[in-house]
Amino acid sequence: QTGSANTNPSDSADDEYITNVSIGTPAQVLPLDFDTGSSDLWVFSSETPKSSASGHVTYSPSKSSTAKKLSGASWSITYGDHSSSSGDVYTDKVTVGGFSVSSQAVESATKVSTQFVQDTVISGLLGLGFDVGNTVKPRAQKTWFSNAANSLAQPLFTADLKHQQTGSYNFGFIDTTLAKGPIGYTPADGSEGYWGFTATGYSVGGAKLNRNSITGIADTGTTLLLLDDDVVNAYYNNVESAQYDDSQQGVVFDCSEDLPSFSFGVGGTTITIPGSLINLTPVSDGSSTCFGGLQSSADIGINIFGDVALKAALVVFDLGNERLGWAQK
Ligand SMILES: Cc1ccc(-c2noc([C@H]3C[C@@H](O)CN3)n2)cc1F
Repeated sequence: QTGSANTNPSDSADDEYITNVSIGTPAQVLPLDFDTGSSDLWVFSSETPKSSASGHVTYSPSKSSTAKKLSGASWSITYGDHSSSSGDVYTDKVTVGGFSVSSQAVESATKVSTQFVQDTVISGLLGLGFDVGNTVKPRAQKTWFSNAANSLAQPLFTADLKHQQTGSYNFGFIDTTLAKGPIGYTPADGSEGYWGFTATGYSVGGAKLNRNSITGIADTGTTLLLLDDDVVNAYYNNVESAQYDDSQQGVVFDCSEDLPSFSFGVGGTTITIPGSLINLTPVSDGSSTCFGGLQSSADIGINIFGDVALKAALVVFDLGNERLGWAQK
């Protein structure tokens, strides 16, 4: 068995990717943010304060004949940008891309932080990280993919995120036609809950890869490519107008710049992010100053290969072999 779901950028800056998920009987369809950097499936619900839920599609367990309260269970999560949510837990049927898990922990939000309240295009997150990262207490719950893995043709999923176009999350199979190059595989470290890996080197503007390894995570829930300052500086030293903008909290440059590409080695292959994908968006509507898709990870303490990097590749999240595959697109 397999599953295949379309995913769409939430806005003109590809800030997030939205994937529709069916929950309950009859199906309640919610737009969720699939996040390989976390391991909770949580939703805006009938239990979310009305003022917070305004404008969001919500899940009502009371309207689902297959919903069951997970007695005594609660959850609470904080994301990299300090946004947070918490609540209680139901189990219900959850279908993604035509594949159903009959009893999935659906975490219902009784509290959500302002970032989520304001982000009305999504109704929650579907974590695709490792189960060890799940926050439900007193007993951690499995992710949707973990519950599905043993019934899928292969215990893996792929992410094919695109700039301003519809992409896909495929479960249980690899559609190699989505890639232009071979898939390079490298071990994945799931011990912290996310998909950790090491790139073997990098280069700017098509130069030869150096041998400076970069250890980080493959995170569909993060918009940017966040790397060490020395890498970020090596890149923007090639961009005449680049400068750090305090108010924007990042490097900005003239939108007219012809940005160099950024490449990294992984699993014996090279992934090249075209410069165009590193020009993320004008800092404000109509501005001729643009915000960089590559920024510093110094304040986070971990390197994050977010959507800016993932958009250049077909990425295989192979749970069965605890490995990540990257193929140029
Ligand atoms: C409003 C909002 C805030 C944060 C996030 C969010 N989702 O995934 C992540 C990254 C960071 C790390 O926590 C795990 N993956 N961040 C989504 C939102 F819609």
